[in-house]
Amino acid sequence: MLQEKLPDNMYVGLEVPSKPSPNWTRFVCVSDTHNTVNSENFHLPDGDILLHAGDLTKNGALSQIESAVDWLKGLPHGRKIVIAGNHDTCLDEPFYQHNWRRFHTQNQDSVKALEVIRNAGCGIVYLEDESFTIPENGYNVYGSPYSPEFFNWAFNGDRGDFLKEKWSRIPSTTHILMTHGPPVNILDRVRNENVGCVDLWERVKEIKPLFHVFGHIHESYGVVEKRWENGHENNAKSTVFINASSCSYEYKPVHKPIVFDLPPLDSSE
Ligand SMILES: Nc1nc2c(ncn2[C@@H]2O[C@H](COP(=O)(O)O)[C@@H](O)[C@H]2O)c(=O)[nH]1
Ligand SMILES: [Mn+2]
Ligand SMILES: [Mn+2]
Repeated sequence: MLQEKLPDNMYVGLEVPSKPSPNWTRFVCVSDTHNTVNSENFHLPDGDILLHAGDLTKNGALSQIESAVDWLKGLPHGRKIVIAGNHDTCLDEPFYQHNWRRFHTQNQDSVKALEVIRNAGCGIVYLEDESFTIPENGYNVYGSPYSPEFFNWAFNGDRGDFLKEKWSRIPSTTHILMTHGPPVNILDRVRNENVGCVDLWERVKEIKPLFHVFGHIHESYGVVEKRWENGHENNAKSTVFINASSCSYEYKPVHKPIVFDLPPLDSSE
């Protein structure tokens, strides 16, 4: 669901105008690429920072992680901020050690998979329940791979206390939040059900980040802006929610990347 009119300085797809000023930062959002990036249908616009909200792979085999990381390394974006999703099984080491037989005929080297993505270089920043401050513009990004339990895949967490604790770690100073799954009632529709996380929504309401980028629910790809009433002076007046799932319900890369531009943090532009 794309809003009829996108918020200012936001675009969808490849045909995007130049940034308002060279000192602004262009963010390009994608998610749920599931190793489909070599398909003819998959293209990304240029930008300063790529945000990838998880499900890089089909089922998290080491070769699939390596292939996704090779793709990220070759992109022109100066930084690529990435989280895992429930399909990136090998990156959830304790989960993988108990469950690898469900996904692979051979136990993959999950320690190596984590090294491959954490030590990739080429501007790749892998976040697992942690923050990163973008040196060029001062924005704080927080990333978490967790999503509510659904058939016991990687980084699944029980709704309630487990996920509440995960979300309590998101600093209130977060400007750009990246989670694999959506908060409840926002771009989280599966057939006639809203399957997003209630506890994530409660935390997002407290933090009021400028942007919340996620994926996971492929068929609810889109952008929604929520205006906050009675916002605290340090919080944003609105949050733009982006479900950046590239793949469709059928795992075909049909949805276009979503782009937003931000001025330097302390600028009045
Ligand atoms: N009813 C629910 N459906 C869900 C949930 N989480 C995911 N899904 C469905 O699966 C696809 C793909 O997700 P993926 O992680 O396998 O790539 C998604 O688009 C939904 O249709 C859930 O919690 N409840
Ligand atoms: Mn997915
Ligand atoms: Mn997923």
